[in-house]
Amino acid sequence: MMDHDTQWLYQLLAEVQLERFFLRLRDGLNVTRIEHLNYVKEADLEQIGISRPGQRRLWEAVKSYKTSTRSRPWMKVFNGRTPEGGDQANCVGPSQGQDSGRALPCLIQDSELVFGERLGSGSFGVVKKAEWHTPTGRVLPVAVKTLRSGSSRQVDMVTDFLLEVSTMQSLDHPNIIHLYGAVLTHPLKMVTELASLGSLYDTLRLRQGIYPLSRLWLFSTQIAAGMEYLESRRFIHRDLAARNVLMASKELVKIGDFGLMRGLDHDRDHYVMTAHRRIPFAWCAPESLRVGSFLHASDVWMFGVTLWEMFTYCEEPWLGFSARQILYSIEHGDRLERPPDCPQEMYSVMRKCWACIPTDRPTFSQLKTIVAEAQPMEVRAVKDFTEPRKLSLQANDLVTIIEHGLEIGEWKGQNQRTLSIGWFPPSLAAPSLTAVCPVPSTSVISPPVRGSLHHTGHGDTDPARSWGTPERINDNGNWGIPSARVKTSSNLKKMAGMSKSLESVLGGAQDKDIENVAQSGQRRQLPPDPRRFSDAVVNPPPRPPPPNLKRIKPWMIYDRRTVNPLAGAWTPPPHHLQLQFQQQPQQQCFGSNNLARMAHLAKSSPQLDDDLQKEKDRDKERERGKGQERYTPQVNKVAVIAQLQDKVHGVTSDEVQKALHRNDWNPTRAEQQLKIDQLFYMNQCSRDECQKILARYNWDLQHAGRCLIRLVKERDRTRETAPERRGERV
Ligand SMILES: Nc1ncnc2c1ncn2[C@@H]1O[C@H](COP(=O)(O)OP(=O)(O)OP(=O)(O)O)[C@@H](O)[C@H]1O
Repeated sequence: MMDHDTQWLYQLLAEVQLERFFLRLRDGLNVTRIEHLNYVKEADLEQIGISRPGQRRLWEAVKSYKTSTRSRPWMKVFNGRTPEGGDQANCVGPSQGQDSGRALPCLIQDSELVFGERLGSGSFGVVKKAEWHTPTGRVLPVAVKTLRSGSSRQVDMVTDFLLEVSTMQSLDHPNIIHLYGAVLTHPLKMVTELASLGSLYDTLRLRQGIYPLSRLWLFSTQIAAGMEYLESRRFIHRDLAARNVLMASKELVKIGDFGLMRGLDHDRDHYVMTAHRRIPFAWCAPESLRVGSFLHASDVWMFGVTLWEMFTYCEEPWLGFSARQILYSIEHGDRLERPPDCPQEMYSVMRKCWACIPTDRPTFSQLKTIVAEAQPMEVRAVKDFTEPRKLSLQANDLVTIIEHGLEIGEWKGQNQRTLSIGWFPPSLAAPSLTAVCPVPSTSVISPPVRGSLHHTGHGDTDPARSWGTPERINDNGNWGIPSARVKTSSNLKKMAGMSKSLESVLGGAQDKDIENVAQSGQRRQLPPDPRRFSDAVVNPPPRPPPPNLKRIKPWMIYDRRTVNPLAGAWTPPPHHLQLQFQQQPQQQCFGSNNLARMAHLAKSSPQLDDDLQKEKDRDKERERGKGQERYTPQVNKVAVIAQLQDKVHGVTSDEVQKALHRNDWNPTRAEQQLKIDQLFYMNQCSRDECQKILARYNWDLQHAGRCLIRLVKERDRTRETAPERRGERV
């Protein structure tokens, strides 16, 4: 009856004359490994008949057993040491060190769980919905994460899994997923509170732009609150991202997934990765990318990226960039650009989180207030308003304001009733009584005081303050990386539209891939790593390769403003961006400033220099051409071109001119044609179909684009189920 694996238990019990309880412990309480005893409570032992003195003897025996087997990785987890070796010995989670007397999580029997549908899967294994029939007779909806078995990394995975259980057991906050307990039979299971609406990532990807912005702000306050709690407990999460934010209800989110979380000793303020571990590099702060250092401030940076994800409906940050390219860009002042639907106040919060120097970033306790104060302004429509390509309003509609200010004649907002986003005259807006933000009490809202709501741009704007320079990047940096964890199929699906794991993107193949895509103009085949992790040692990366056009273009391919990501074709940036760069060389935003990037990188790239020169020559010609109006002298051509460039993101002035020329300088028709072209470049449907979709969406390119992406997804799904229909158009 005694198997080899549980001999240790029998011996341990025999030493203290408790061997008669062997079967009850092994089969009744499912104790098959020494660390399972960490979860056994006094009541459990009483239940199987071990008396108080017997229990005391048992704990003594367990203690000496642990001392004699300290070298086991299993043991390290519960001895307060992390399994990553090196200096982690002094990274003690609060639950393990000073709080060792804390109540351990409930030991749950397999038989108490009734499993339901699969919720998802991660690196540990599958997560399923279940009902937990508690010993007290209650039935609780739960999520059960089951550790996958059979992996070659089983010991590491078990250790990580138990570390997560052990960490979670000490957490108690309304914005943190609650751990109910663990099942210690094989395979190990973790039982947590169920977030019935799944991950925020999945929700936002699904809704694609049709989501109340005011709720995104609310979620931001909740995530900040959860993170403040972790900060106050000296925990560093290290994996904050929309995929790890779970929705308990429509209006409540909780932080989940603590697989990478580490606690800090009181005498240390940071954690340094020394072993080969995966990190979600697109979310990482420069200090983490550079030397593997994680502080509370690194979580703050990740919080900024999580906000950015939320307001882009979970687009991929730094899409197409490798870790070292991201680091290079960040250190040269680039930041993720402001998402089109992001209220200006919230982007200002993101920029604060992205200060290059960690101490320049706010703490989470400061962020709680900062985010609360950044609540987007809400106004109420005073009357009905309908105009082509404008935000339609009915009297009394509440509008969440995205863009406002003295200098702009129209405001951009989201109609809370229809969730549409668009521009409208500010004279239609009256203060909303429900808005928390103070708004003037006059019937026509007076624009906010200039400056007070402007971006503070706390991203690093001063080259002298940058956190390292490319010159300091070590060419011999160790990015030689073991293979990434194998991801599950659900994660592969999540990967659509996302970047590669670190080792694959750093490899030569990746660069080739990108070049091929750039050259062929094909839709990019996206790589299978949903969470942008790598087993990277986060050592200083080698100096980025000297920029040249071939390497740069792929970076630009994924510029959301200037390029259609599906088409993979690069479109030169609008002319006005060049001016922006010349004026503010250190305030580039990824995605918004290709010409600036070109100029910046052209220093060492003759080919790029050529392109830049051509663009400048074209500007000069345009300048010379001013005043020689051939078509409609009464119309200010330059102004019309600029207006159209504003209306159709990503088009060059040349393209606009051509479109105007082809349409007899009728701006409306030219605009429509440019939009059809933009949609058509996605290579997914004919021009006629593009025109129909655009017309259906009131010529709103953004919405039409999303509709097309939805159609493409549906088509792909249909193809999966009906291969014979392959080849059909959208
Ligand atoms: N408590 C929960 N309630 C509802 N759904 C959950 C819960 N926990 C996890 N899920 C779902 O299961 C998926 C996988 O979760 P899990 O934490 O295992 O993986 P992950 O965060 O994607 O990856 P990893 O474990 O590698 O960090 C999540 O994306 C989410 O959709």
